[in-house]
Amino acid sequence: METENVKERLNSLLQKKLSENERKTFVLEIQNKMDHPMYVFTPNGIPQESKLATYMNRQSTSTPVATSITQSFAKVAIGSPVNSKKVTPQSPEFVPTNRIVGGGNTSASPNFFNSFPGLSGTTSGPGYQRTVIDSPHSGTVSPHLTPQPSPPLTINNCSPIPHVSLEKPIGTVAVAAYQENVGGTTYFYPTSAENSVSANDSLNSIPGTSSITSSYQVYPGTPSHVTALKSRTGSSSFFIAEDTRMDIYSRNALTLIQPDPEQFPDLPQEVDNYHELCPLEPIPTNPLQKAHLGYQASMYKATHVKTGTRHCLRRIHGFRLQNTKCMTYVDMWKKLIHSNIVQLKEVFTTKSFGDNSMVFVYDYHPGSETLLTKHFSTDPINGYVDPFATDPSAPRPYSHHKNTILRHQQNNKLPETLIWNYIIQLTSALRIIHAAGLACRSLDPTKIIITVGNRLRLSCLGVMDVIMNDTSTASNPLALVQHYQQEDLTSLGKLVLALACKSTMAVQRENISTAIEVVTRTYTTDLRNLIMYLLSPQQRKSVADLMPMIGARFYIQLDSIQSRTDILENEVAKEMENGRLFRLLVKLGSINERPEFNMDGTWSETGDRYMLKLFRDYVFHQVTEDGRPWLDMAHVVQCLNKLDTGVPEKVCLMSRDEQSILVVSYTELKHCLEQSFDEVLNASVPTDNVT
Ligand SMILES: Nc1ncnc2c1ncn2[C@@H]1O[C@H](COP(=O)(O)OP(=O)(O)OP(=O)(O)O)[C@@H](O)[C@H]1O
Repeated sequence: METENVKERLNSLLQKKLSENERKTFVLEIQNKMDHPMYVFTPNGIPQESKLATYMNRQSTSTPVATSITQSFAKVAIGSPVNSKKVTPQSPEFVPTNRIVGGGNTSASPNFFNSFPGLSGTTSGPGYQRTVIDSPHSGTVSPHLTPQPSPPLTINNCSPIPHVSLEKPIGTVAVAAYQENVGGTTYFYPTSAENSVSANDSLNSIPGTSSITSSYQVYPGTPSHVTALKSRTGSSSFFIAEDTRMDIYSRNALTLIQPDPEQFPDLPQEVDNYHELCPLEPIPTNPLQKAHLGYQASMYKATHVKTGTRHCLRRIHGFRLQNTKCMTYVDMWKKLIHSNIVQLKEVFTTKSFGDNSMVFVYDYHPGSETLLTKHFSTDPINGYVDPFATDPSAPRPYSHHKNTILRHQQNNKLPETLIWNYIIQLTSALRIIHAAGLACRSLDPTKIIITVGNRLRLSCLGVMDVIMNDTSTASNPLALVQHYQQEDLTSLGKLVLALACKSTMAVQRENISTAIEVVTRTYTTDLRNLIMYLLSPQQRKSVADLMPMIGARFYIQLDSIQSRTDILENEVAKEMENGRLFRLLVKLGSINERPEFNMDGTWSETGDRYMLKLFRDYVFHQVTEDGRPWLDMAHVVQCLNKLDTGVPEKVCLMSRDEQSILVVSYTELKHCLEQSFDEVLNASVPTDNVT
């Protein structure tokens, strides 16, 4: 009867919507008369045979103190003190440090009573008895036994979950609180000095400023400058952007792809230090199919046996190296690192393919396609028609043919900004190649690869130097290199002309004047002048001369790259948070529900692990009053973030039989997690891949 009475009072108190004023003076007065006859209680009120007792009895220095709900709540009150008595630090009782206390200090943390109404929905049943464990550490309490409104999780213009705590981390806070007893009810409140010290500590965390920092790590939302950029590219989310995700997925899949052994029975298992060969193009079978100066060539993706990194192997079939002088150039190429070139890693000869092959090893860039297939694909399904090839034999007057080309080109032309973008990237690569005393010698649409974001890379560097071996045998190698550098610039002029006309035939001698005319009509004079300069045979050209022609377009390129960097950095920031939480979940998952540990079948259900189990329920398994799952990502993220940092804030956990409520700080939970995971880790089979 008495028990029913107290239960009803507790329910009505907890359900009650309190005004600010009531909150200040709210007093929980529940008499200590609720002992359940079924349980034998220890002096701290915990049934000895309960899992809770295993937590309380564990060897820990910071064990929270358990009291029956009647003992504990009867003492907790917020209101004006009458009699004062100093409470020692680390008091076992609940001390609401951030509450409004007599003098009017305002709380900066979630209010215990505000967030408590859900509790009432789970407190039914005859013989009801709850035990409350109070962590000895001071801190705010945020019991969420049933759903509470989630913290805001909006991406833009709003911080998702930052809880601002004025408290010092546990261990550094000396809890000084006053305690009063009024008519059997004990009142606790912190000294104002303590509060101000804590707050000031936080305020001082940013030198010279008066700001308060979050007590735990949290993703603060998309920065506004990125929001503006992203509105052009798509919606925001707490996970990586869809286009970037798909892009990375497909590149990962390509990196991991393996060939069907039945389709490629002749592929060697291992070539020098590489295995897992996978052809990147059909292997040429026709000996007349010559790619590099009379030699057949084929490309493979391969994995380095020692490092496991993927590389791109360019194999020159049936090639015998006559002398090794050209290796000087190989060494020079190997040193060249630039964002617009595919770096040469090494060169070796091999008989693994059943012939004498020369293999050039490069970085592998999954998902690349050549500039030829991107813009000049002769594949009829792409609908590409070369304007210069439209019925060239037709007996039409020249002007008619030219008009057809113009019409076609105007309908299909590449945006000029894209062409300048390519020019900037290619000249950037040529600049460092020429500065290193080398020449590209393969500035051809088939030897330039393009990846996401219109990134160009020169993909066949060093091959000509080895195959031709002419620079090492020449009487004046320097003059020869300079000659090849001039050829590079002419090749660049042809490439730009081809892109502007969307035709590789535009650069044929008989088409050049028509092609230049087409460019003059459809693009700016600057582009035309650049092409004319590069194709002029008389003058000695240099990449440096191209810079003023590019002019302010450098700034456009720089702006676009920096904007992309901002967007990607924000993606990293999100995934950094997700990665951190993932690691935390791995720890929790390794502990929760572990069926057995060191021959102990109850390990995951007892001691520190019991607390973690209840916390897991609290984070993931909450239900609404009518028993439906309550899923709220913001709640999950907030709880995990607080656990990760181990903030002093308290949380109310409920046993599954709803007979015990545990008020425990995140500091304590973090301690439980670390202790328990260390136990698992120490007993585990050693690998390099833990944590
Ligand atoms: N470093 C690289 N990483 C990934 N893929 C590459 C790399 N270099 C080239 N590729 C891809 O390999 C394929 C073959 O490249 P290759 O340079 O042989 O072009 P190609 O058009 O076949 O020229 P050729 O007719 O002269 O052989 C192309 O699809 C290209 O995108």
